[in-house]
Amino acid sequence: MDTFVTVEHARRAVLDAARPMPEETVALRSAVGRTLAAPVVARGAQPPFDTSAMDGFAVRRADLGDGTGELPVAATIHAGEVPSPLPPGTAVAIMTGAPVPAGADAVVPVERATRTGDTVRFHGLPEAAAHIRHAGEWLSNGAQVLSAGSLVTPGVLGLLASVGAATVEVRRKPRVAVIATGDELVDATGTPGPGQIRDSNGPGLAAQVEAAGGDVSGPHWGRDTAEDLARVLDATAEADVLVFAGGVSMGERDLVREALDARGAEWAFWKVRQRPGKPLAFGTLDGRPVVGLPGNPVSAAVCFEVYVRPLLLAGLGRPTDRVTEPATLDAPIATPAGLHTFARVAVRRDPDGRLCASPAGAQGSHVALSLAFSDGLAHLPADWDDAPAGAVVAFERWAWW
Ligand SMILES: Nc1nc2c(c(=O)[nH]1)N[C@H]1C(S)=C(S)[C@@H](COP(=O)(O)OP(=O)(O)OC[C@H]3O[C@@H](n4cnc5c(N)ncnc54)[C@H](O)[C@@H]3O)O[C@H]1N2
Ligand code: MOO
Repeated sequence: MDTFVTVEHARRAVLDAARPMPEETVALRSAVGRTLAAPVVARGAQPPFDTSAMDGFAVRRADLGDGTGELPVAATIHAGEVPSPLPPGTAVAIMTGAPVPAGADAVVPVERATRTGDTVRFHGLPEAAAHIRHAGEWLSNGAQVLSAGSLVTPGVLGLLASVGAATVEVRRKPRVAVIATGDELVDATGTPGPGQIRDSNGPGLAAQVEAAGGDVSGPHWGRDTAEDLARVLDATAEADVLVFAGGVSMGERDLVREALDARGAEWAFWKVRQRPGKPLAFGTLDGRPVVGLPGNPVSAAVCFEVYVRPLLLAGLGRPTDRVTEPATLDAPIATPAGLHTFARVAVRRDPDGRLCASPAGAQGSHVALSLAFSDGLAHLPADWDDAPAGAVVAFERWAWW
């Protein structure tokens, strides 16, 4: 096992352990938030037929002379109807979305015509093909619409519906066991006794799993004993990924790594040159990724976003690149030389449109306020020994929406 690795090393090791989730088929309506396992091909062209883009009159331009004459109105075509061919020397009233009749080569909007009874007078000659959306104009039958690895957003869902994807091949959601450890913990809805605190990592990490596209098992609790951690490992045998929080540091009752060793876990690293989250442990148990997040709530949440979210995305076939933008620090942030600092910052635009970042309160790894009030992380590289006001940092927005 590598000990005390860099952030880059740790990130690579985590992504290397990602396993592709199996495919499953879901109904269209259930596909939102899921990731496509296969490319989607259009069943039929879009638009499927020549269609009017305006409420107006379908005409044959040759019938209009200089464009200011009159034509009899032969029929009205509504959306959903099937029109007869346009009789020569006539116009037909046509509604937006209705099929354009054979023979028509332009649509004149109602605003550019005056209808009196069964005749219509035009105010000018339309351009060729004006306001006609041609069959297959933006999608031809059989064309690939979406690639594997695409996230099904509400916008994508509408597109899937329009191209006839009644069911969708998606990656199964990774089942992620969240295990909060510590004898001091009581349920978040409970009242802590002397020496006890409410479990905040369990609910917080469970929410992070769901926001990253996973299915949560738990949160489970493990007491600080080998026996109880063994019990939890048995209870989480079905999970694709195990996420422990707490019990990974140097304390006498930091037993998570030992409990996993007893089951034959293989460790990729323990300790990362970062703050918060230095004691982060990562490995595999029977081929399943196992993460030992440090127990301090800020460390646990930040390490989840930096390492576990990309691990889950990689299993889904989604991109894992970090998206950062430059931001100028409004105030100095302490950063120890040799450790990459993930500072929680709030951002705003200054009058010149520059992105400016301020520390979101105290940066201690136990001060959960900084998670709640930040927009994301400012990366302060390990070779910096200070981050003064005015320094330009890489800002990474929280991706948990
Ligand atoms: N001698 C050393 N001590 C510590 C070191 C070190 O290098 N040498 N590292 C410190 C750092 S940094 C961190 S981070 C913590 C991580 O410790 P553990 O992962 O073993 O976590 P615990 O000791 O179990 O808990 C730490 C802290 O967090 C609170 N906690 C734990 N679980 C929860 C929860 N589910 N909800 C809310 N709060 C939780 C716990 O009560 C502790 O206060 O170790 C340092 N020590
Ligand atoms: O590395 Mo620990 O996560 O700062 O508190």
